[in-house]
Amino acid sequence: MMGKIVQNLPSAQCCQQNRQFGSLYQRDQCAQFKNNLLLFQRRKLTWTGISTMQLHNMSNISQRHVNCNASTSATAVPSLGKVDFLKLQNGSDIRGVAVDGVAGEPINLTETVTQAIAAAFAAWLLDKKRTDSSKHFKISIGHDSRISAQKLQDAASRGIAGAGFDVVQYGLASTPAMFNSTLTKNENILCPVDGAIMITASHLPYNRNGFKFFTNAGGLGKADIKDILERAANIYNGFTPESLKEAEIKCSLSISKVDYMTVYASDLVAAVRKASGNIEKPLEGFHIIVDAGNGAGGFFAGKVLEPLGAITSGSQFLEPDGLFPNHIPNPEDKAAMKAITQAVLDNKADLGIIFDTDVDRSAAVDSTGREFNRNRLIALMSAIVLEEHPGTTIVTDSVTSDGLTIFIEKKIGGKHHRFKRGYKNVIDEAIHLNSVGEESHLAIETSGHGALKENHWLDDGAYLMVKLLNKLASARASGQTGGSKVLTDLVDELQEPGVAVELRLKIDQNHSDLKGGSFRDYGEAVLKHLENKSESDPNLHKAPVNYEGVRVSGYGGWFLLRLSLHDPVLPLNIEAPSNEDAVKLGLAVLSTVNEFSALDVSALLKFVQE
Ligand SMILES: O=P(O)(O)OC[C@H]1O[C@H](O)[C@H](O)[C@@H](O)[C@@H]1O
Repeated sequence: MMGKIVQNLPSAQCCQQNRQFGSLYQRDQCAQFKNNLLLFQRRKLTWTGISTMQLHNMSNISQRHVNCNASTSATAVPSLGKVDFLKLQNGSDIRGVAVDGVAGEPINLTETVTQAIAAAFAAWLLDKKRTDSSKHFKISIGHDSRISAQKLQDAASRGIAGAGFDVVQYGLASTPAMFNSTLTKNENILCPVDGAIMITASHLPYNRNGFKFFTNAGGLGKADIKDILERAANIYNGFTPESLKEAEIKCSLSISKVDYMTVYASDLVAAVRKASGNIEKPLEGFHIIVDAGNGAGGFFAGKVLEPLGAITSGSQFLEPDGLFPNHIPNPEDKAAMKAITQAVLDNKADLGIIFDTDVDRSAAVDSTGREFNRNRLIALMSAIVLEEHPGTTIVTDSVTSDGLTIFIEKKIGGKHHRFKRGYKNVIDEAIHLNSVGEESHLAIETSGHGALKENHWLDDGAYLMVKLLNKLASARASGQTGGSKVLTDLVDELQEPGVAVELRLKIDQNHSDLKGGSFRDYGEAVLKHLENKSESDPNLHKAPVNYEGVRVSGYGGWFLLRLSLHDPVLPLNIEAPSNEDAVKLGLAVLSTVNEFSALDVSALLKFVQE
């Protein structure tokens, strides 16, 4: 399969005139032009209207000497400020501030830092894949719609090229597509690549950015990210004007550009066609609306749904805009869900689909405006997967409801393995269960992250939606009518709590009550105390199996208090049949955690008083 040429040459020519070393590390004078051009290219990509077939007939790779937008000189040395690389770690991702303008948030993800991180990934990869030293390594780079995407892509390219690897730039891309590029076997598009970098900060504000890394074994874990950041710190400290100049020259010789998203999208199209019994347009007559929140998911309307025959009018915020002017691209965000729900109702559509910025998370809305997100999305996906794999284990995060367990285990014949929060934790646990003989085909979080065994455990919001489309298409093929009702009916028996809240209790890291210890230790002490107190309360019962925090049932509902994966925060989830019951659970927590003066319990106090 082939994709479309994406070129960025005018920007390169423009920037060739600006080769003062300092400008690279301050402000790229061509940035405005590049951003405009990039937007234009992206819009063209989204709105081009060129069919997948036509694209297949076009050349797919462009390999030319491209300026990497570095402006180095051996005489001027940029002042490489001190950087605490390890502070950029966010679990299994790297995150930082890449754009100035938000008070109190100085840039720490500079171009030079990015160059060092990309070079460190290359070095890490070389160590991991040492088996074939004669091989020439390739790394693909893609990015979401953030305004800092272009400059970080250029800097990462210099880092990779400087390490002696080839760079394959995809431009606007989704996180799952980047992982997929390590698996795709097609030399015409330089695949598989040895490693992939996605430049994204998911749903975080416009000034942030970051990186996710992949090999064909999946996304890198926490320990690998730490290793890469330690290597990056050394590389950064060793940068000289000469080495930076050399990286720039190598970069101009080793970049190829591939329109991989066209390839990836046509794979999704092929999957739906196959599931429908090889019907060319299995979604003909369905009206499906996409809300991409101005992230990278706009391709799904034009390149997936339309080739399958669906009507997509009324789709919104498909155009990439890194300032996210409409709503946060996040299916967990209430305003975002409201926006897609309204669009479905206004357009009398059959289904609505919403993605986060980099398309590894998704949610849907049926024709009546009922949201398929959080527990309901998990229930729906479980029902679909259990039809295909009866009895299989569904691995979820820790904040899933008791109603979901009853649904999976009593209504649709599966096993619910409620594990920890964090998409990587959930996926790794499913892989682990399979390795010890417990069959699992789905790992999914309430956040909208989900991965299937059949899809290489790739954490892919677009693929989750493809599974829903398959269901619609096969229902249509078997003569059923009724739009998205076939999906709604699948989760009919899911018991919903009367009240479901998440309150996030902040730990003040500078508070004297921490006695110089870490917020993690402090949080653990709070949890231990809550566990002990709960055990002595006859109205409360500790969950017999629990992998994270303190989960307790009582008053017909449950609560879970745990440490956030990233922040100095103890998130508290409460679900109960009524507000009165939820308040009783809240009070049980409050009476215990109140003793910890560094914990901000105001949100909980407000909840129990309302
Ligand atoms: O622990 P929390 O602060 O609630 O954050 C937990 C969430 O963090 C990130 O967003 C991860 O991508 C999610 O997989 C995870 O669920």
